[in-house]
Amino acid sequence: MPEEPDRYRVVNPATEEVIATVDLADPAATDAAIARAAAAFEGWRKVAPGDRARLLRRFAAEVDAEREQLALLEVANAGHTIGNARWEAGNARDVIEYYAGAPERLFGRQIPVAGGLDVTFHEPLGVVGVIVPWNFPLPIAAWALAPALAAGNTVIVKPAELTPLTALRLAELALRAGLPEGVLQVLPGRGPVVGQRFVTHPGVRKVVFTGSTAVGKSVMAGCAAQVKPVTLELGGKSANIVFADADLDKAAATAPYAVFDNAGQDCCARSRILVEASVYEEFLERLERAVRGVRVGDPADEKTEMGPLISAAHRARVASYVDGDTEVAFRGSAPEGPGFWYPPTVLAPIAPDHRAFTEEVFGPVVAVVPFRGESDAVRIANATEYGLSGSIWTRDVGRALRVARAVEAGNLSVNSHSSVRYWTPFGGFKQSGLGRELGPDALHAFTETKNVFIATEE
Ligand SMILES: NC(=O)C1=CN([C@@H]2O[C@H](COP(=O)(O)OP(=O)(O)OC[C@H]3O[C@@H](n4cnc5c(N)ncnc54)[C@H](O)[C@@H]3O)[C@@H](O)[C@H]2O)C=CC1
Ligand SMILES: O=C(O)/C=C/C=C(\O)C(=O)O
Repeated sequence: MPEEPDRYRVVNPATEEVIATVDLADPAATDAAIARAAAAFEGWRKVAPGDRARLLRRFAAEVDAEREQLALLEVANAGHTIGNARWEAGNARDVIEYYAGAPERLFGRQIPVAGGLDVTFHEPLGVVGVIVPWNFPLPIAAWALAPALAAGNTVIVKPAELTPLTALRLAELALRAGLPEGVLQVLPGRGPVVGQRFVTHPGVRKVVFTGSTAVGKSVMAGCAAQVKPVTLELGGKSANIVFADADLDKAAATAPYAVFDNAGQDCCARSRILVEASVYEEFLERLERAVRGVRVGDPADEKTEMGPLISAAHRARVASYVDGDTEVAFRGSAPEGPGFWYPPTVLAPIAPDHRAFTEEVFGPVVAVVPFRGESDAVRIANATEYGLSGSIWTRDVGRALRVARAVEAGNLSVNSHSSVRYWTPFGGFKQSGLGRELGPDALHAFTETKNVFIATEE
């Protein structure tokens, strides 16, 4: 008797209703997808650069035409607020359009040598496996697939079990745009089945992984067996550093959004607020007003600022960091349910070795601590295994630059909480990851440099 297929019931985290059922690939289906991608690679790499660019522009146009539907799908599948979901769909469109300019500009070099001509080429790698988490299903898929396709690779995206719907739609839009069969596939499946096969199958030539640091380490270790390149975007515990000379009104008013955006399920979340001791109490008062004002509720409502967590299991994990009310300074509100709600929560004072201060919570929980002077701020900011993002609030430009250079993180912003711009590099120091996505740097993560010497001497 054939085995029952592995099916996944996709749930709306704001209502707990099942909104779709998705078949999950088994190892045989994964191998078949890899074979299709390998066959498609031979044709795709030979598509003339201008034609590849035109196809990617058409793909971006299809995403653009479907932006609102993609956003609504993400509201239902991931519980993202409609405002955020619109930004994410627009970001996916922008990223594909940005890299559509690349095939015609992927220049090699001509290097002066004796006795001949020396030229370099940027060759595509082959089949790229992209493992995507549930927190930003659409942008994170686009950040990898767009540069990979532009450089001439074929791509298989494995979305997270919880959030496959927008990625599946993206694959349909690629076909509608005219991308040949097999060039971009989306294969829902379990991490240890499909994701792991990307790691072990010799036909997959690169793995891009975004997710937990623990799984990222195992992906990297597995890829080492074949010296397979990896790009890793992992966890974070970013610091939001507020100096006494900062615009305190603005710093306090924006701090909640820097950590509670996407209900804190963001690897760039500024989940530690470091405040100069002389303005600590004053800052906390302003922060309390801002946190109590965060509108938590129906993500489809235009006025909502924070939606639910992704699942009941994840809510239990987030709650485990707040073990009683001892450290809770104040909280915002959240609906009762159904839905996986958790209120914005501020912890202060908190011991430096408390789990909520040292580990990635990935929920709407922030810890606030005082610091004394610049070097103390840098010491606390760097006292973590992570190094992804962070903010520095000060009116002193010299200090802003000194601190930005000293903080061990890949993406810092001054008097702002911005982390992601598709034309600038994004990625982490230390255990927050390896390699860079976005911007021009990402293209080279999907190519090998080939050097060719042509003898010209008789
Ligand atoms: N850097 C980030 O943006 C993210 C960080 N996380 C962190 O990880 C925690 C746990 O979340 P999870 O969803 O369990 O993350 P996860 O790391 O288990 O899942 C991320 C992706 O990896 C896949 N995966 C799982 N096991 C795999 C394996 N053995 N081989 C290959 N792929 C595998 C999953 O199916 C999913 O597509 C979160 O609470 C958060 O702290 C989670 C998601 C994204
Ligand atoms: O802040 C954003 O818009 C996106 C952040 C990216 C991640 O959370 C990630 O790479 O996982």
